[in-house]
Amino acid sequence: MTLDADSDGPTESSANADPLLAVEGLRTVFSTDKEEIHAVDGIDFDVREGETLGIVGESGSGKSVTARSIMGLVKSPGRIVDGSIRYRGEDLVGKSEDELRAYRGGDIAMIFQDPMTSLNPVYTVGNQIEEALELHQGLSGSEATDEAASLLESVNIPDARRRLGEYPHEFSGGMRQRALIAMALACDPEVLICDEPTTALDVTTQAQILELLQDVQRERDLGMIFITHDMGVIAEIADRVGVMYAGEIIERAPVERLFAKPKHPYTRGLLESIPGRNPEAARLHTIEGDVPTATEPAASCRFAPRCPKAIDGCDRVHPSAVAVDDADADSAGTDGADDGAIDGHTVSCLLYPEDRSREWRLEGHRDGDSIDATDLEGARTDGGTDETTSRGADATTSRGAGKATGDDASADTRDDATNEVIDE
Ligand SMILES: Nc1ncnc2c1ncn2[C@@H]1O[C@H](COP(=O)(O)OP(=O)(O)OP(=O)(O)O)[C@@H](O)[C@H]1O
Ligand code: NI
Repeated sequence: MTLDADSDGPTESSANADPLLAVEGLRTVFSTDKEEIHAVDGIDFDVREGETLGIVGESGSGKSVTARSIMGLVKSPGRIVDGSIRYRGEDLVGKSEDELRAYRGGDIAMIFQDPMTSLNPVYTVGNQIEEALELHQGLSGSEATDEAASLLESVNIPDARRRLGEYPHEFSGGMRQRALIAMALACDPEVLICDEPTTALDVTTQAQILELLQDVQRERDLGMIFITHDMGVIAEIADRVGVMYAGEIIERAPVERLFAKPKHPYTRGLLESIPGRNPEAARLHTIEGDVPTATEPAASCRFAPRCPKAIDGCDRVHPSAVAVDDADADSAGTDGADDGAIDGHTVSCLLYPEDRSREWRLEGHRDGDSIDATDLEGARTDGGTDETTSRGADATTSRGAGKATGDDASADTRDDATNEVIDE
């Protein structure tokens, strides 16, 4: 659902062709006696070879359920109720457990926050890597052992051959996470999903593991989904970012763009909570309150109760995604190859498009699916522009504006970004 005429136009025309993984309209629900929890509530994204999609959001926003849905690991009382998850064009939703097992760990591998949940304490690390090699690459005997040792070396575990004979508890936390990465690589995956893989580690080890994952990804041209609650980690590792809130992706953009020009009040709040990023704030800024558990279909903005910018209407209209690729003078003409909504910047918030009247926006978002460019023309307001809007979040030209993504912000400009506020 994008508030522009081309929202579901073809992406085939873009230079790097079909995505490895394409998630569309995914909904995953947990049904209990009392209620239905809409853990993942209609999300879209895709991942291409060699790129990292970062998914960021607070606890409870639906990040892990998203990952488990892709892996086919959602168990009763949870189930996928809508949408598709296409791997190289093949929809995984609705496949049998046997069929899914072939993808899981093979084409699509996952690394969890706590390596002990994935490593079996009663087998040696070597046994476990060799088993994966046998299962997914048909290696056995000394061939498997050699390959296991070389995998451990490739994740920078010294004295690899000896350490193959050790048990997981003999490894430190960082070493275990490295072993787990080696195990994932033993499956020779094309997509690697990392769910908070560094959260449990100290800062130095965390940096090393992030670097390792980046190296591994580049070497193998993996499509990576990296899940974290930490915007600092996102800045390190992501190419594109989806910001999740209460089951929805409320903003997405290339990473430089997101840091330079965050649009959603929630994204701005997350960025302000990065220590040292906002020198004027003496204390660490956090957003008051928690992510609500979504127990009803979305009929309003789920962030509204915590939103410093909420307007009349946020409590009764559910926002659609609006394309906000400003055609800024300072960024125009950079990267012409990748047009198309998927590379663009979209935000699901009733404050956008900024150059429309509030009435128009409420109306437009209410039935966002059917809005087209001609409707937009008639509804343009005259006096409503200010500093921020004059750059032109223009929903009518969102496709062409795809060229403005990506390179428009250097690391130096990042620090100013959150000082920019929406002037209502
Ligand atoms: N097995 C389950 N049964 C019922 N509800 C669940 C289950 N698993 C997840 N949920 C609900 O789904 C929502 C999303 O949870 P999820 O674990 O995806 O959040 P998250 O973004 O990964 O959070 P965290 O950062 O804490 O890992 C939450 O409201 C959670 O309570
Ligand atoms: Ni999680």
